Formats: sequence, structure tokens, C-alpha cells
Amino acid sequence: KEKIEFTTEQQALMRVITDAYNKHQIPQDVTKKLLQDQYSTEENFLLLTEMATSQVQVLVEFTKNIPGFLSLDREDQIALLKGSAVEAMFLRSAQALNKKMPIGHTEVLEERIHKSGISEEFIKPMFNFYKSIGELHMVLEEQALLTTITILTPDRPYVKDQPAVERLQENVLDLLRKMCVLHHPQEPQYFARLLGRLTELRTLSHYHAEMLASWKVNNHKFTPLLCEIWDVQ
Ligand SMILES: CC(C)NC(=O)n1c(-c2ccccc2)cc2c1CN(S(=O)(=O)c1cccs1)CC2
Repeated sequence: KEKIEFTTEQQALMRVITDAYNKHQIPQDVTKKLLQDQYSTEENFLLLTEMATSQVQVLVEFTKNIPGFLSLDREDQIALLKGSAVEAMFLRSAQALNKKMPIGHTEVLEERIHKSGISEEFIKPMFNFYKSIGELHMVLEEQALLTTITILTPDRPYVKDQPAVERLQENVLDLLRKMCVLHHPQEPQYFARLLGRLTELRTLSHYHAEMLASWKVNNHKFTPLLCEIWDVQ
């Protein structure tokens, strides 16, 4: 049985990332709205727009707390945020959907996502992803670290100093590997399974661009923040 030792730096890194992840949650009033009575496609679309916009704001604040991120080249910081925004949104969605909710709330949530104007062809891969994340039963620290690893992906478009991003990401990968052994001692492949989800996430984010183009809600409008981070309109 491998004895897991965390260095002082790793303990500090874990605490900073977990605290930041805890602090930057989507405001309750936004998630509460999802359970209101309105069920029209337009209403559901508007709610998702509001949630996704709120999540981008949360993502920016969370990212600023990642040790070393603000020391990166300013333009690279933007490139990392833009490059990971959609993946972070799907990851956060999976975590939101797999959270323990009062009876029936998950069904309402799923219903509203189904009835928000998303083309059928994207619903399946999206819900498959949510399910595959749910099956992992990640602890909060693992969720926070996985989101951080997604943000610190060196090969995003337009990143100039990739080695600098790699160095930051490697520290978080090493920490996540140890956390996986600690929390899932019976599953030696657990860490590899987690990283496999990042591949699934990239595929899903490729769908996203088409999803936006195919929105069936007539004259669908996104917020300026979503348009900027997704490079649409
Ligand atoms: C938690 C937040 C970040 N999740 C969220 O906003 N969701 C959720 C979702 C999933 C599980 C629980 C609660 C919500 C499903 C979908 C979205 C957003 N997108 S979108 O960004 O493409 C979008 C398209 C049009 C306007 S916003 C569409 C799919």
C-alpha cells in the first residue's frame, strides 16, 4: 500500500485551489431559478444563458487564485481562459448535475436542459458526459484540481509561452495523482480515468461551436461576455 506523502508546497497548493473552488460557486439565486415553474423553451434558454454567464465570471475569479497564473504573460492568461471556458462550463455542469439535490430536482434540471432548444444530436453526448463524470464520484478536491488542469492546458490556441503553463500544470497533475491514490486506494487506474474525461471534454467542446450555431430558439441572443469568451457574433 503506497504511503502518500504531500510536500509542504503541495499542501499549500491543495488548500489554495480548494478554497478558491469553494469560494467561487454559481450564486444560489441563479441555480434556484432553474426550479421555478416556467418551462418554455425560451425561458429555459434564458436560464442557461444566465447560468453560463455567471459561470464564466466564477471561472475568471477562480483562475486568478491558481498559484502562478497571474505571473504568466497577460495575453497567455486570456488565451488559457478562452481556450478552457467551454470545457470548464461542461465540467461545472456535470458537477452541478451530479450534486446531491432534493428529490426530483435533478429530473427538473435535466428536463429544462432538454427543453432549451439544444439540438437532439448534442443532448446525447452532453448527458453521456455528465453521467461519466457522475460515475467517478470525485471528491471536491479532485473536482477543483481537474478544473485547474483543464485551465492550465499548454496547447490552447495562441499560447506563446507553453513551457511556463506546462510547469504549472505538472504541479497540479502530480498533486491530483496523489489525491487519487489517497481517496481511491482500491482503484489504481482512477487517475488515468480522470484524465480520460479531459479527452471526452475536448470532444464535447468541439460540439459546442455547432451547438451555438444550431440553436433552435429563434433569434437566440447570448450575453456580451459569452459572445466574447466563445468568439461568436
Ligand atoms: C452550471 C452551468 C455552467 N451550466 C449551464 O449553464 N448549462 C447546463 C447545465 C447543466 C447541468 C446543471 C445546470 C446547467 C447545460 C447547458 C448549460 C449551458 N450551455 S451553453 O453554455 O452552451 C448555453 C447555450 C445557450 C445559453 S448558455 C448549454 C447546455
